[in-house]
Amino acid sequence: MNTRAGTHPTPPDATGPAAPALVLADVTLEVGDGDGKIRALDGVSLEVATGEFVAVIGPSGAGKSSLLAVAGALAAPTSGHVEVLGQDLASLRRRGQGQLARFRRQHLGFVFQAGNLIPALTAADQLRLAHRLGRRRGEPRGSDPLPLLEAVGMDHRATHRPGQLSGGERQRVGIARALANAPGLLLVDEPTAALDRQRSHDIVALLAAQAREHGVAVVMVTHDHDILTHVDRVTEMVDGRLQPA
Ligand SMILES: Nc1ncnc2c1ncn2[C@@H]1O[C@H](COP(=O)(O)OP(=O)(O)OP(=O)(O)O)[C@@H](O)[C@H]1O
Repeated sequence: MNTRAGTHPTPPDATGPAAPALVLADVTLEVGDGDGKIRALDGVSLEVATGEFVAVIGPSGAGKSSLLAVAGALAAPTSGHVEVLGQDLASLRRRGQGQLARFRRQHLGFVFQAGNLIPALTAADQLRLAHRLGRRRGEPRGSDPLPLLEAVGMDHRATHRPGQLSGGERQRVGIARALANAPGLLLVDEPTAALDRQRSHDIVALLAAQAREHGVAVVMVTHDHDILTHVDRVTEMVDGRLQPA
């Protein structure tokens, strides 16, 4: 069953190794200013292959969300090189914030704690809006959100608004929405924070299936060590630096 709403932007090359979905090379990110300046990322290097599912663990304040922000083109690194799906983000940034935002909408998916859904929209409309905003040139206007909602087990709640859904259900809709434009890279921040053990496993199994079946690279920040059985690789962040866990 094809549960994707669009076409994968960088299909895995059957004849040779595909370019990594994410490359961070010696990335530093300084935040705050003056005496309060903090090095949130300190010489971070990471490569994530197409279809690979990587978890980033580490103590509070270690720099995990900063890593997602830099990988997701939401923050410009102070130094170092970031490449997403073969695209150098610094050169895209030089072409303007509009280019960067378009790239984000078209090629990246974000999943945050508790889904971050728009309160007034039904589950189906959350996906329709994401698709409309991230539509690539030449792509058809309309998109049927039901197959993706079905893939996350939420088609029976298509007409419900976030206030009518449980935490786990909202998270599922958030994942479906993040997949609405068939992203090559999915950035996920604490997806199980509001969920019980069984639902946490279900959500992370869903992410793993996206990686395996559709070649989506997934980088997931988590404090939840129970769910690490689903991922391909675990890396730990301590004081802004990455190390194998
Ligand atoms: N805008 C900012 N201004 C000042 N300091 C910041 C800013 N953003 C992050 N920091 C600091 O940078 C460091 C890394 O923060 P980050 O949010 O990336 O950590 P984290 O590992 O995601 O933490 P948590 O697990 O608590 O979410 C922390 O010391 C944080 O206080």
